[in-house]
Amino acid sequence: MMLFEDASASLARAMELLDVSEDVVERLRVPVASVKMSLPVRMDNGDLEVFPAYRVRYNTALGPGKGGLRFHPAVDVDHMQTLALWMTFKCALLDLPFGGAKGGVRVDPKTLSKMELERLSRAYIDVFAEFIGPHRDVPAPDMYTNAMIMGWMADQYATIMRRHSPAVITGKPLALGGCPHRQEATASGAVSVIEAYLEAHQHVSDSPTVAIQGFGNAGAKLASQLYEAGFRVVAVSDSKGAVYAPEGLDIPSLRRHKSQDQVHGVYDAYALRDCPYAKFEKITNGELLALKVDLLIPAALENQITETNVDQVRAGVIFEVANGPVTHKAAQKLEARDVDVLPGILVNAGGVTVSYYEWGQNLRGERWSEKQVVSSLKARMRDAYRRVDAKRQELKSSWRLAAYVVALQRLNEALRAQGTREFYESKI
Ligand SMILES: NC(=O)C1=CN([C@@H]2O[C@H](COP(=O)(O)OP(=O)(O)OC[C@H]3O[C@@H](n4cnc5c(N)ncnc54)[C@H](O)[C@@H]3O)[C@@H](O)[C@H]2O)C=CC1
Ligand SMILES: O=C(O)CCC(=O)C(=O)O
Repeated sequence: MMLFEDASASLARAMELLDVSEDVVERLRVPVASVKMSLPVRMDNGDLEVFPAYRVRYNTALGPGKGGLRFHPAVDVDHMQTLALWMTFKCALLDLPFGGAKGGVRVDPKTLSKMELERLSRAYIDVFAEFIGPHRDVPAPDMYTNAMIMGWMADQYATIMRRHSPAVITGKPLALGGCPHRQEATASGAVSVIEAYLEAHQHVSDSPTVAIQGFGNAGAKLASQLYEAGFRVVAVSDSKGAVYAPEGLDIPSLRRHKSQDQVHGVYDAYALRDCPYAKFEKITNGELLALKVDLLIPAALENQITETNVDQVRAGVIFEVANGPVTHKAAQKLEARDVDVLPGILVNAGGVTVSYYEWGQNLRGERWSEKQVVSSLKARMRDAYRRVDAKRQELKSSWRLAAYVVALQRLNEALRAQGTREFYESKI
């Protein structure tokens, strides 16, 4: 099943429950804009390569498009429009003044030199400069992109548009108008949700065991934060495989090893399984997903827990830090087994929330302290958690459905305020 079809299945159920008008259903069925461009990039050996590049704006009733940029070989229009749909619901759920968007380039960034990566990043802005903008569509980092890339892109935008315009993109380096704590924000936001959940579900043990798939910006920082908070992180993974230690992994050593990727500007060259400082058993990513742990946290790619492997999952609760790691059907099966699946549009919303703070600071010429960012983020994540939890109890529904319904209520109000069939057909 295509990713978009799967995401639409979760949304359709929320639409039925809220009884939204036909107009709203129609407007949320498709993206408002979906653009594919070709990026010609001169490679170091003199060859010219042309990469397909995308930006999809799903809906902008609540504000400019907002969402990350991904450099990955699986990037295509289906992925981009699904990720843009999730961004629309995430921003609505967190009550941010943004619509949803997503973009990316179909490329394997692991094969590029640093100079090729910079030329590719600047080429993206060359072709999309007129499509994005601080009040139109505001990109940010996602998989295999980072602050350095956002910095190159902001610089390229300023050059093309001939004006300083840092609010065009978030997740920038601090020196270029980035926001303190943006790099940690996705992990911190997830920790707020995990803490809130565990406060209410005290049957989970005092030192819960955790398995995390993905050890990048989201997964590695989350592993560190949970490790420091006393959780027993027993398994983590990257694209090359997983490492497992039932007594708990030495996360600081694994971070030290993996951070060489950032120092050298390469992706996944320093595989976790090659870490010389920590003790572990090597397992596969598939085996990690089947571990008997209290908390399972997929923080890499979509479509990781599907109908094919869902019956092997033995975790007590799943927190989606990746976008869409559990398919609609797999989530239904888990819920039938009383395994809660906390949805990505809630759990991973810390990243876009701090992007919102960055955008606001750039527009107003302000600079927040890290303390201010951390406390505002925590309050907003807790508030979203409470609203989803209340809706879940009211509807006696899954977490995912409740989150979609809360977000849809806000989108529905905005779309209706733009005009409804009932208004035009009403008689005086
Ligand atoms: N960076 C952010 O602010 C946000 C990221 N997300 C989502 O979190 C997920 C991860 O993103 P980032 O951490 O930013 O990316 P990243 O590029 O920093 O790291 C990605 C990680 O996933 C691992 N990985 C790649 N393919 C894998 C596979 N097949 N199996 C296991 N691991 C694999 C990589 O080795 C790497 O450790 C994505 O789904 C992204 O959309 C969601 C919200 C915000
Ligand atoms: O920070 C942002 O604007 C978007 C982050 C993102 O791509 C996501 O939440 O999936």
